[in-house]
Amino acid sequence: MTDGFGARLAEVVARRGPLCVGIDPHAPLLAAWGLGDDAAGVREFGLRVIDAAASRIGIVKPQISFFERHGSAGYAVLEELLAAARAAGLLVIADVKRGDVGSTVDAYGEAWLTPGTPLEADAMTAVAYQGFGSLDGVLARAAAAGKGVFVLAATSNPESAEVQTLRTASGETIAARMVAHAAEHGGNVGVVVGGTVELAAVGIDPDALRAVPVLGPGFGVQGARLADAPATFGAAIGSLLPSVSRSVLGAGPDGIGSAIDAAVAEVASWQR
Ligand SMILES: O=c1ccn([C@@H]2O[C@H](COP(=O)(O)O)[C@@H](O)[C@H]2O)c(=O)[nH]1
Repeated sequence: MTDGFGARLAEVVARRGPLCVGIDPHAPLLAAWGLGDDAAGVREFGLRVIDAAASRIGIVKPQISFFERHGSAGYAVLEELLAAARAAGLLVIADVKRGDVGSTVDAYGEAWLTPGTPLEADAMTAVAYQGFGSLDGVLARAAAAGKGVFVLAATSNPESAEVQTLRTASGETIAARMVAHAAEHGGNVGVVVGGTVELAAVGIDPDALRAVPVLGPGFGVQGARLADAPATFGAAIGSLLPSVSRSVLGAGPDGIGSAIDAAVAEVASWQR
């Protein structure tokens, strides 16, 4: 029987810690790394990040937009990097934020979560703006393959409150509703909650987050501090997978290892 994603994730976190490093080849970062803003530059950047990550952490998160900028060549590089990350023993969360009518989003699940496909990852991010039920097919597909899905709940960007703090007919916020739906999946479906978010302001009870993996971007350049995460997430700190991209990638090819080490040390100091 295939292990569930929650169990696979717990095993990685126990062995390598919860820190997730983004593979975000922004154009300015490529320039700072002395690489071209093209598919070859993105490939070199990605391979170096994977190399630095492999001996230090357990989870990486490629951001698809920075590959899509380079068209089919970017996708070919992403396929290579996904395979390289897997071969290095890293768990890969594809940050693709997919959502659509169910029959269409299911095809996204097929692309990203099916063993043996060119874009296979361990988990993908998804958006339930079309209703949580629109993700049923992809969640079933993920469960069958031991893969994970992280559904946006309370995102790290300052504009998010306009939508995510709206209240449903039963009085909970949309963000809290996403958490409640994810919790129905026994730890195999996670949510995205930014490190910049004040949980009370978005109507999320930290206790509710204890039942789900929480992918937490927003640390570093977006303003959240890893040191503040225990206060921000409270009882849910044990669920958090803090994610950092530019704050470590900005250290450059020679500094990224030390930057990841510093983030790992910060996270290890938490009482989880
Ligand atoms: O709420 C969200 C969801 C996803 N992201 C993604 O995480 C990284 C953050 O990058 P930094 O350089 O650490 O700011 C990026 O890929 C975003 O698309 C997010 O920021 N917030």
